[in-house]
Amino acid sequence: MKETLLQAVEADLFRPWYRLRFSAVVEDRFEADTSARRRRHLLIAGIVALVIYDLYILNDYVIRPESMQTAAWIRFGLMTPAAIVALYCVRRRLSPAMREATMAATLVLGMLCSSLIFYLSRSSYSFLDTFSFGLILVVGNILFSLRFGFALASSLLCGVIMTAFVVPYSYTDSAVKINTLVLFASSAVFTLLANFRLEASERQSYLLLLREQLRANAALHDNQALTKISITDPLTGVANRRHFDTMLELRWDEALAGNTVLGMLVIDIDHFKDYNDHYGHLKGDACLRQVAQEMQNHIRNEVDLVVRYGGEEFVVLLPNASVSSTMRAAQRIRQGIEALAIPQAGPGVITVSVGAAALRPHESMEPATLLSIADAALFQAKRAGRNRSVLAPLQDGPLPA
Ligand SMILES: Nc1nc2c(ncn2[C@@H]2O[C@H](COP(=O)(O)OP(=O)(O)OP(=O)(O)O)[C@@H](O)[C@H]2O)c(=O)[nH]1
Repeated sequence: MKETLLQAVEADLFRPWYRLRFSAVVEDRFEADTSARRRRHLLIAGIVALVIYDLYILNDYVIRPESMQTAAWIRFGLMTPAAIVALYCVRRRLSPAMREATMAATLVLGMLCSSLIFYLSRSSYSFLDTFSFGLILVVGNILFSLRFGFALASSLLCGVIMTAFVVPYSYTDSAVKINTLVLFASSAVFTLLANFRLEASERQSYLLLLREQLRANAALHDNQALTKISITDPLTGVANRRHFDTMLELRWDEALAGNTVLGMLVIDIDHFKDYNDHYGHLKGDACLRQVAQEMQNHIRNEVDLVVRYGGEEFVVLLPNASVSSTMRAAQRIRQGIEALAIPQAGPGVITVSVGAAALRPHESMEPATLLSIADAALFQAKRAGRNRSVLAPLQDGPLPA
């Protein structure tokens, strides 16, 4: 899935310059990543635009004192409530298209209101207002930065509305009307070009950032996979000896710092040579996997560690243990493996011998001490007839049970 997204991002980076939208999968991600920020931007920009729009009442007062009341009604009775409803809707998580359409429609309504105020005024200065019509385009195309399709549509609609009011207006001569139309058209072209550039660069920066993010995630994922491979025994899937060496040091230091007991089991399959010779190496491998899995079933997940120490010998590391819990783990594992009932070469089934040790580390000891006393206990278990667990003699006096 991530691979597909990365490929789609890379393909989108080379899309034709005139295509703003991304492929569907990237467009969805773009919306998901940017919609909250865009909503916030539109809300703030919308409020600023509305406040300034309303402040133009002062302009009305200067230019057309005779129709102040009409202007006030249009600004405060029509435009302001409509804009507030629109902003409220934008805040309520509209779909991307509805969000842009709502803002574009508000803008067109602003144009309609301004044209009405202008048209209903008989003041000889009213035509001056036409020079500020271009500001509406600045608001939509630059301040709101409407998505280009919506910017284009709203600019065209505003142009039509403005023309429909300016052309038949009888209190202004043709020169002013032509000037107004030319000024508006050129404002539309400039602001639309700027709008296109803004959206194009916003989208391009987003793509580059997303590509870096996805690449970094992929690299992290590969690293984690490599780390897992480097600490895992490929045959059985349990930890390998390299990981054991690291973890033994770590757990030893933790036990030393926390004054806790560290337990260890050294487990060896009995007469495995006979099994191998009789069934062959492949069956021997399968047996090793089964035995390792069974060990995993009897330990505390995320706490204890099963390790393939080498050949048919395993080690289990038991942090925060006690003598009795170490011995109980040894018995559970030994009995569990016997219960697998894997037929041995001769009579009977596959069994294991276990050497168990548990001690409270102190500064004078090395971590290897624990391993060597557990190993010595394993030797005892083998000597005593196999298929049994032997606990190493207690180190440095009695340990808590
Ligand atoms: N199939 C398989 N066999 C292995 C692997 N590693 C070690 N062995 C075999 O494990 C056997 C170990 O035999 P020994 O060390 O003689 O011990 P044992 O026969 O288990 O006898 P005791 O430990 O004394 O009970 C040998 O036959 C090795 O070839 C492995 O990765 N796969």
